[in-house]
Amino acid sequence: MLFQVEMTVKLPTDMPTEQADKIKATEKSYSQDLQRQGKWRHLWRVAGSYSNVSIFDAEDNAELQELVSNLPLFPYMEINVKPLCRHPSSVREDDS
Ligand SMILES: O=C(O)C[C@H]1C=CC(=O)O1
Repeated sequence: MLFQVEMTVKLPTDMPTEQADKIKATEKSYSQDLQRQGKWRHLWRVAGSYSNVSIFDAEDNAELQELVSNLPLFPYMEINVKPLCRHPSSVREDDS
């Protein structure tokens, strides 16, 4: 199942830079691992913001919840999820 996931990062302004950098590095590694596994299909920066729009490919809602709640930045993000299904006019055969 495909999901559009929009994440907005809101790190506390008083978080020490070293701590923030460490969380971001762990997040990068975790996200790249999921991208290589094909679970995190697309990752786009929303221009002008500390937000991304992503497409996840998860078995079901429970797996999506597990993937997203394990993000190191999860405690510091607002997350919106929209379930997706194939558009009848799509010409892409691999959009399932
Ligand atoms: O930067 C972000 O949008 C938050 C998050 C998503 C991937 C990653 O490395 O960090």
